[in-house]
Amino acid sequence: MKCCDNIDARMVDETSINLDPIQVGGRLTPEAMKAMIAWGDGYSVCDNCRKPFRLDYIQNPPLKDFHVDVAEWLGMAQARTIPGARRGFQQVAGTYVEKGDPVLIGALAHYTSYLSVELQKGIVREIPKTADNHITAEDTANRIEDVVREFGIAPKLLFIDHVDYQFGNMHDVKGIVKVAHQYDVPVLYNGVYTVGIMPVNGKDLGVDFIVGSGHKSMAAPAPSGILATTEERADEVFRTTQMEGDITGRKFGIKEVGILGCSLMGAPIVGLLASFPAVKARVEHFDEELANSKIVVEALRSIDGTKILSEYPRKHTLTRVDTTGSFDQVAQTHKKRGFFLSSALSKKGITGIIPGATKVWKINTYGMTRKQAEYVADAYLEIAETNGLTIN
Ligand SMILES: Cc1ncc(COP(=O)(O)O)c(C=O)c1O
Repeated sequence: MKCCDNIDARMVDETSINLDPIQVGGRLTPEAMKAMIAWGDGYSVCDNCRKPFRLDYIQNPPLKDFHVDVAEWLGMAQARTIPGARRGFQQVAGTYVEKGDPVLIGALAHYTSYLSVELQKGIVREIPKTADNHITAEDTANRIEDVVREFGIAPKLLFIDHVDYQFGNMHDVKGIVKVAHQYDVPVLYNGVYTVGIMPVNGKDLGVDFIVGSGHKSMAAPAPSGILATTEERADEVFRTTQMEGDITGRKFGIKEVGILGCSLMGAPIVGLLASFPAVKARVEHFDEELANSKIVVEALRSIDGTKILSEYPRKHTLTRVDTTGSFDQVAQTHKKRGFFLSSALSKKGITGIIPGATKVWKINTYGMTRKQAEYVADAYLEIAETNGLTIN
């Protein structure tokens, strides 16, 4: 195959049911698909960029209103778009962290949080997870004290995932913020698995920054995302350039330093914008998503030897499952070895499971209809029974 053959064909199509934990919240709405075609050219949204020359002032398409609406929706003062959550981490760490500075990160956090600190030459100290895989306010308080003892200063920043990517567990953000603020430590809320999935209000939570991922959870193309902050922090994290050329004397207006001026200029931002009404509406129905998730999780639990490793009952649709005592037993003697499971699911039109994984794996049921959830639950049960496993 040459480099660009079949570029219009994809393995995961809209007729299959996708369980991939990182993909389900980022599937586009029809509105986003249409908008992306209309605005697909490179710098398309810059057609109508007029003074002041910055993305968040553009009125056609209505990016200015979008920025205001997103901030309000998240209970924050200001918001900007970013090319992926990781760039939000980078922007915040770039504002507060200098060489040798300590930063606290919940031990279940994504690697990109760590890298954003590394880029600043900061030093990461982790808040440990409990035996049941939670990050707690108590452990946060202890670790801040440890950092103060070790560095002589409090951490410059604290990262906490509301729902972590490893277990889909929900962590006590409010409690953690309360502790952190006693030491004046600003808190970055990682909402990659919540913003666009369930209601999030930064004011209620008390956080200083909210980072969301458009392609993970806001029905938008990659790379896209949101960084929102409070009035108090906005001037710091969204500071404008003071730079000028020493020979030319050139100045650069109101461009923001942290994002190098403007962020999303074409398809990603119109995708985010076009899906926003649907995303705002869908977060209000998260209880239905949980109910669908329950159907699948209960089916898996009923297969003898299967364990749910995530907190239970589930508070999120991303769930970690251990089938070492069930499907992996089948894999030991099956002619397809561990691939029998993904292969059987694929025959039933279910994709997104890592091929060959029969020990510990994750699914995300987000976005399924009730009928699809029942279908997936039945599919697992049928595969289990066909392969001689007991259903309890
Ligand atoms: C918990 C968590 N945070 C951050 C990221 C990075 O998100 P993005 O791809 O939007 O930069 C991911 C991506 O998988 C993630 O799971």
